[in-house]
Amino acid sequence: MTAKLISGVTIGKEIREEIATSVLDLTTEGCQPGLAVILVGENPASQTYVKNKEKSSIEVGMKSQLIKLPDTVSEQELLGHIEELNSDDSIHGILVQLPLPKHINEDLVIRSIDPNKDVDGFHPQNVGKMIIGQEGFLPCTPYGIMEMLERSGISVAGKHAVIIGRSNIVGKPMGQLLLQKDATVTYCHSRTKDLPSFTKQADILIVAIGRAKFVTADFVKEGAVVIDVGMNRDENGKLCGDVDFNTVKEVASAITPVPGGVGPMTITMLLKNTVLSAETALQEGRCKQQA
Ligand SMILES: Nc1nc2c(c(=O)[nH]1)N[C@@H](CN(C=O)c1ccc(C(=O)N[C@@H](CCC(=O)O)C(=O)O)cc1)CN2
Repeated sequence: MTAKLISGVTIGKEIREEIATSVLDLTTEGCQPGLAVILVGENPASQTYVKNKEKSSIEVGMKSQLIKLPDTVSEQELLGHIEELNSDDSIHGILVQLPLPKHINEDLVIRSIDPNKDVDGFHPQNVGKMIIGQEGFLPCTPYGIMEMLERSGISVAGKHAVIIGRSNIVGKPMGQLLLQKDATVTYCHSRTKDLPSFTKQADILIVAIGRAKFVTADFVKEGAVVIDVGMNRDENGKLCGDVDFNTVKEVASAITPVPGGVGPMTITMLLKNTVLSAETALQEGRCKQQA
C-alpha cells in the first residue's frame, strides 16, 4: 500500500483563499484585521517562521506588524510592548514567537496577552474554553490538524487516536480536540513503556516528539492515518519529521509530509484566528475604523 498524501500546502491554500475573502469583507466594513508578531532574539528557525507569518498575513490582505527585540531585552520591556498592543484597536491578533530566552518567564508573557487577541490560543482562559468546548481561540497546530483531517474526509468519531507527545502547544490540546470529535484518545510520552504496543493500535497516529524519523513502519498499523508534527534536520541537514516517511507510507492509508504538511497549516490557522478576532471586535465595536 502507498499512502495518500495529506498536503498542508494544498489544504492551507484553500483555507487562505477563504480567509482572503473574509479579510476583504472586514476591510470593506472598516475593520482590516491586524496581526502583530513579537520576535525576541536571533533563533534562525524562529526568524523563518516569523517571516512566513508576516508574508502570509500580508498576502491575505491583513495589516501586519513585526516587533523585533534583542535577546537581552528585559521581561518588563517585552510586557510593555504587549500592553501597548493590547490597547491598540487596529491589532486583533498578538503572537509572541516561542521559545523565549531563558531569563523571560514564558507563562507570564502568555498571560499578559489580552485573551481576546490571543490568536495562538495559549492563554489559560482560551485553554480552559477549549477543554469545556466553549468558543475561544484554538491552538493553531492542533486546530490545523483537525482541519486537515476533516478536509481530507477522514472521520474521527469512534476511532482510536494515539498521540506521542504531551506538550502544552501540541500534544495536550490535540487530544482534547480529538476527544471533542468523539475519538478514543491515548497519550504516549517519553516515559511510556513499550511504545509500539500502543502506536500499533492507532487508527490515527499523531507524532510530536521532536526526534528525527523516530516512528518507523513497525510502529504503525496497516491502514492507519499518520500525522507528523516533527520539524528536525536529518544526518544530511535536510528538513525531516518525526516519522520515517519512506517506510511508513508503505503501511499507512494517509500521511502528512515534512515539509509541506502540518507546518503550513499552523500559519493558516493563525490567520483564521486573526479573522475571527477581527469579526468579534467589529461586532463589539472594538475595531478602529480605517481612514
Ligand atoms: N508563538 C508560537 N510559537 C511557536 C509555535 C506557535 O504555534 N506559536 N509553533 C512552533 C513553530 N511554528 C510556528 O510558530 C511553525 C513551525 C513550522 C512551520 C512550517 O511551515 N514549516 C515548514 C518548513 C519551514 C522551513 O523550511 O523551515 C513545513 O513544515 O513545511 C510553521 C510554523 C514553535 N513556536
